[in-house]
Amino acid sequence: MSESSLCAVRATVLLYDDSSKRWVPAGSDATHVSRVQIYHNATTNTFRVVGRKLQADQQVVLNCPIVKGMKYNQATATFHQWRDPKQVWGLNFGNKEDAALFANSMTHALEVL
Ligand SMILES: CC(=O)N[C@@H](Cc1ccccc1Cl)C(=O)N1CCC[C@]12C=C[C@@H]1CC[C@@H](C(=O)N3CC[C@@H]4C=C[C@H]5CC[C@H](C(=O)O)N5C(=O)[C@H]43)N1C2=O
Repeated sequence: MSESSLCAVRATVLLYDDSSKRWVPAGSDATHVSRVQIYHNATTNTFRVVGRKLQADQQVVLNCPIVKGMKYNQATATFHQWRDPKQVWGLNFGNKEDAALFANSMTHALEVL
C-alpha cells in the first residue's frame, strides 16, 4: 500500500485509562518518546497516525485511522488529544512548534476526508 508521510514529530504517546483516570504512556517500556507520523494513502484517500518508539526496536505504540468528522482537541499548546471507538489518545509534544506542525497536518487530513 503506497503511503506518504505528511509529517514526523517527536511526542510522548499517551492513553487515557478510564479506571484510574490517569494518562498512561502507550507501549511497554520506560522510554516514552516516539516518532509520530501522519501517513496518507492517495489511492484510497485515507490517513492514519502511526507512532513508533525512538529506541532500538521501534515498537509501534500508535496506529490509528483518522476518521472523517473526528474531533482533534488541542487541549494545550503542547498536549493534543482525540477519541477513537475504544480509547482516548494523547500526544505530549516536546515543543509548541512540533505540536503546531502536527496539528496542521491533522487539520488538513480532516478537511480533505
Ligand atoms: C468530551 C471529551 O471527550 N473530552 C476530552 C477531551 C476531548 C475533547 C474534544 C474532542 C476529543 C477529546 Cl479527547 C477530555 O476532556 N478528556 C479525555 C479523557 C481525559 C479528559 C477528561 C478529563 C480530564 C480533565 C483534564 C483533562 C486532561 O487530562 N488534561 C488537560 C490538558 C492536560 C495536559 C497534559 C496531560 C499529561 C498529564 C496531565 C495529567 O493527567 O496529569 N495531563 C492532563 O491533565 C491533560 N482531561 C481530559 O483530557
